Amino acid sequence: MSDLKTAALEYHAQPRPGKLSVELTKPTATARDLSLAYSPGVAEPVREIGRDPELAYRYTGKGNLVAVISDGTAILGLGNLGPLASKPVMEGKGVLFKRFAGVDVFDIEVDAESPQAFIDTVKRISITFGGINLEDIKAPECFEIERALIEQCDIPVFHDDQHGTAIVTAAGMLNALEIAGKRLEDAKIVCLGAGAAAISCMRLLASMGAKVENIYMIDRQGVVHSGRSDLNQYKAAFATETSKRTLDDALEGADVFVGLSGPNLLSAEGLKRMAANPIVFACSNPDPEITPELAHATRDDVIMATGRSDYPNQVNNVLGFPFIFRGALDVRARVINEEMKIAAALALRDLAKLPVPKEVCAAYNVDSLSFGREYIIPKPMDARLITLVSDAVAKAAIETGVATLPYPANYPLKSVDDVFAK
Ligand SMILES: NC(=O)C1=CN([C@@H]2O[C@H](COP(=O)(O)OP(=O)(O)OC[C@H]3O[C@@H](n4cnc5c(N)ncnc54)[C@H](OP(=O)(O)O)[C@@H]3O)[C@@H](O)[C@H]2O)C=CC1
Ligand SMILES: CC(=O)C(=O)O
Ligand SMILES: [Mg+2]
Repeated sequence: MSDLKTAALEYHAQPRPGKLSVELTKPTATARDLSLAYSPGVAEPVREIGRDPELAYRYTGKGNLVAVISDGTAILGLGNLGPLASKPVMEGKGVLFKRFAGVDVFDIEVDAESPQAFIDTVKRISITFGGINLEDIKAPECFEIERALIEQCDIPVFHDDQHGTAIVTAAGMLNALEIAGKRLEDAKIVCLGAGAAAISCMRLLASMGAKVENIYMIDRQGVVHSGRSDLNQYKAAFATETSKRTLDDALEGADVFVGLSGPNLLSAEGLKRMAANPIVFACSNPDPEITPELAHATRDDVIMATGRSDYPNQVNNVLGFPFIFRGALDVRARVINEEMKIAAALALRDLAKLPVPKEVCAAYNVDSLSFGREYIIPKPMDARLITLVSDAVAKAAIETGVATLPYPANYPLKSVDDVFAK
């Protein structure tokens, strides 16, 4: 077994199985404490919530609790391994929510026989939570599942592989293009993958200025073009009038490659076809479409990012979902709308241009980090993410009228320890 494999299995197994547990937030030392926590005292908040459901936010953990829910149909880039196999990833998302934004998580793996059964299950349990993070659900089913749940639930429902990925990709892309001396409006973009993450990333880039006719989306059948009759409605929105048919055709002269597909699908020969200063976001997890080693050995002008934490430029939705939900929960937003997503992307883009504190460099074992080819996007360990991204999201929710609480008194948060500060 490789070192990483052994270490990863050991990490998950020892000293106790899994990565999360439930913690108590109130005293339980005395009989009096127990009579408050449970019978008879617990009847009082029950009566209050029965009278006014909004009081669940005052008397229970609902307002800080997010469900991370999967059906296991697209686990990272590993494919459809079923709901139970998705549990380590869902627990992992819980770890990140808690570590970076103080959000409590129940991970829920649903064994659903159909998208409708999944929707019905999630809808029925949704009242427990302040928000729902859908995860690793394959396209095209994910689009209808998310749409239906947004419509049926009065709390934010957010498919992270779509929007979290799009927000972080857009932030990194704006910076990478600036460094390459290119404009989003002119960029020729190749997107390998036409699923949940790819469709949403291209939609967001298009809404921020990329031209749909400059985007070549590619699935297992090749280029998504207007002559194809096998496209679902989501892919069809990106069908271009073109004679290009293969990934290699599309890469000819391309400025940008975004990989949201699977491992080792971009070859050195393909990369050589791209324009000067090519931007390569090989975001498939755990194994990217091309390794940074091969990309840098092939071209010395490449601006390279992956979804992994062990290389520079980690374009991964970990930079988004903890802070986006933090901001949304703190103003009790009913939804996470486009304005909130764009606010998050711009906050991430701008943070990468600020001087990086010594503690962040130390966490990554480097002497310094500064805006440039090897640092186009903030690091997940940067404590300023909760300050800036959550603040931008909360403000956007207020400005667009989807917040039900005013700007919080403890904002902008200085750190995760500030979350429950009065
Ligand atoms: N870095 C990050 O933050 C994130 C990375 N990802 C990564 O993106 C990838 C896709 O995830 P997601 O969108 O959720 O999954 P989906 O199942 O929704 O989509 C997968 C897409 O990849 C395409 N694909 C797979 N293999 C190939 C191939 N050999 N050639 C061309 N296209 C291929 C599929 O094509 P077809 O439509 O023909 O089946 C499909 O369009 C995963 O590797 C995942 O780890 C996802 C979210 C976040
Ligand atoms: C990062 C992530 O959500 C994924 O690869 O699916
Ligand atoms: Mg995912």
